[in-house]
Amino acid sequence: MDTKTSPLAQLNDPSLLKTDGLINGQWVAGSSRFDVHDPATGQKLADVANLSPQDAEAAIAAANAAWPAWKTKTAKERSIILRKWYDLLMANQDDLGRIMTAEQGKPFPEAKGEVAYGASFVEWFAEEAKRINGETLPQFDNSRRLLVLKQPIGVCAAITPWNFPLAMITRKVAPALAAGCPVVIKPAELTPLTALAVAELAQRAGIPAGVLNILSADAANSIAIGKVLCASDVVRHISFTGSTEVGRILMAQSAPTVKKMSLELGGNAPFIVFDDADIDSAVEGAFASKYRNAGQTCVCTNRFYVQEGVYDEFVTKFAARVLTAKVGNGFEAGVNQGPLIEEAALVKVQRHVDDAIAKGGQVVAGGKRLSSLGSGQFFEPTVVAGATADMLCAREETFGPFAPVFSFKTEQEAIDAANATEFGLASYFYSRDVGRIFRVSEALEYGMVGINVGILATEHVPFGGVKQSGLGREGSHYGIDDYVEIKYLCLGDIQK
Ligand SMILES: NC(=O)c1ccc[n+]([C@@H]2O[C@H](COP(=O)([O-])OP(=O)(O)OC[C@H]3O[C@@H](n4cnc5c(N)ncnc54)[C@H](O)[C@@H]3O)[C@@H](O)[C@H]2O)c1
Ligand SMILES: O=C[C@H](O)CS(=O)(=O)O
Repeated sequence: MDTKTSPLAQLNDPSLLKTDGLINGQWVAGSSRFDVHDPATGQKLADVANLSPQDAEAAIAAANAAWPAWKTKTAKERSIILRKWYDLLMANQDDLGRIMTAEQGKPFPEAKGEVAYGASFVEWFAEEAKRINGETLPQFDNSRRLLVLKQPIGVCAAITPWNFPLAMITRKVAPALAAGCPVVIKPAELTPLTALAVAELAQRAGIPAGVLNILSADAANSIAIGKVLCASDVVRHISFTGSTEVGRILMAQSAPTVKKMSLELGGNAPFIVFDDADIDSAVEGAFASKYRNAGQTCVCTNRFYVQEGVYDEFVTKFAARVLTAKVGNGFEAGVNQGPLIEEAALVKVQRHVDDAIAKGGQVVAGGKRLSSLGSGQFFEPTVVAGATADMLCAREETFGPFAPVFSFKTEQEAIDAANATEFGLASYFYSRDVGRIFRVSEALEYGMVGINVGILATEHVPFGGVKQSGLGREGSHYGIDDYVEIKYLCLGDIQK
């Protein structure tokens, strides 16, 4: 790390910069290292332990050994430790945000916002830990009593993406720990530093050795570690957030051991503007939904559908709003559009934009890569009007700052277009008509529907998708369900 210019040279607590993996409470250097870079500048930030399948086996064994003591703590004892972890995450919000902006690129205020969002899952499940209730059932025979217990499922594995390097970890780890399960985490190779800092704070909070383990690894070792986690009969649950393609691989690899799986996968969100919508509100919601994290979130709108009567007004106002965006290094004041995470992301966005133009789309804002800015990994926030269903952006997740705007005539046409995808994560629409709001909400084939809003996630709502966007729900009181097993007790001879 170039200590003179690296953003990580300005940490309030430099000891949060961890570069080794964590197994059984020990920082592990691994047999090789891999580099982590700043996507805004291309500068090397650190080299990190490249842990191996053998390290994964060791982490699974450590988690399994730590499980009995962790699950026999009382719910209150686990809750207190989780609350302490939450307090430490928030006390170190600036440093965690700085590490995140350095390795992921999102603007510093947005990164600090993610720290608070991710910490809120720890706060929420510190409380939920005390509400994992069983029940008694009416007996069918008076000599019997019937009970239901909820018990921790066992060793859990978490594999997480780069776009929310903190929140996607805590959204899995917090319910697991609350339920009494130990975890083995494999963070994204592009953003391991945030994950390791979060683990350091977990140790400081009193999470015992072996209960939380972090396997930092490069792309090749991530695949090999994934195979170990999937094949292990000790690992009873895998929670994965990432692409649908990888989700399918993990499901197939886990089939021989019949694991419970929580999958938060790809999206292709529609954003529908009806002619009875508040257009100014729709424009603000559209900007928030499309350009958060430079378009690199699973719930970012991928397709805008605008009813004919308000199409020109929406496109004009939306383009004007997009042109106010400021692109640059996430540490620069006023920047709200950071870099894309890697070269492949730029190539995909350019391919979608070029394809849309080639098929008749008209660029009304942005449209090109900013190759001379910093690392060259920046793309102008872009809006294309005249989008059509034959374009790549209609069926592929762009995962970048490109907004294609389609038009439609009737309500049913909009619903059919919105549902014409194998994905079903988030969806959005703007309308002031109460009948339409219920008709469209009930007809959209998505796990989540934003109505007159562009951002809908928070810790106490069930986050997740249908169809090929995933299985299960994260956050909310539903979020604990994947980390417990339900056991039925039938107690006889009560009359003796
Ligand atoms: N539904 C959600 O909540 C959600 C949230 C964030 C991202 N995503 C999706 O994730 C994708 C972008 O994130 P990404 O590029 O990190 O996804 P990705 O699937 O490429 O990688 C996600 C994680 O899986 C690991 N991985 C990749 N291949 C693997 C394999 N064969 N075995 C084991 N691990 C493997 C990676 O190292 C990383 O840690 C987008 O499709 C986005 O929609 C979904
Ligand atoms: O993209 C990943 C996140 O799940 C998006 S959100 O912050 O939870 O809405």
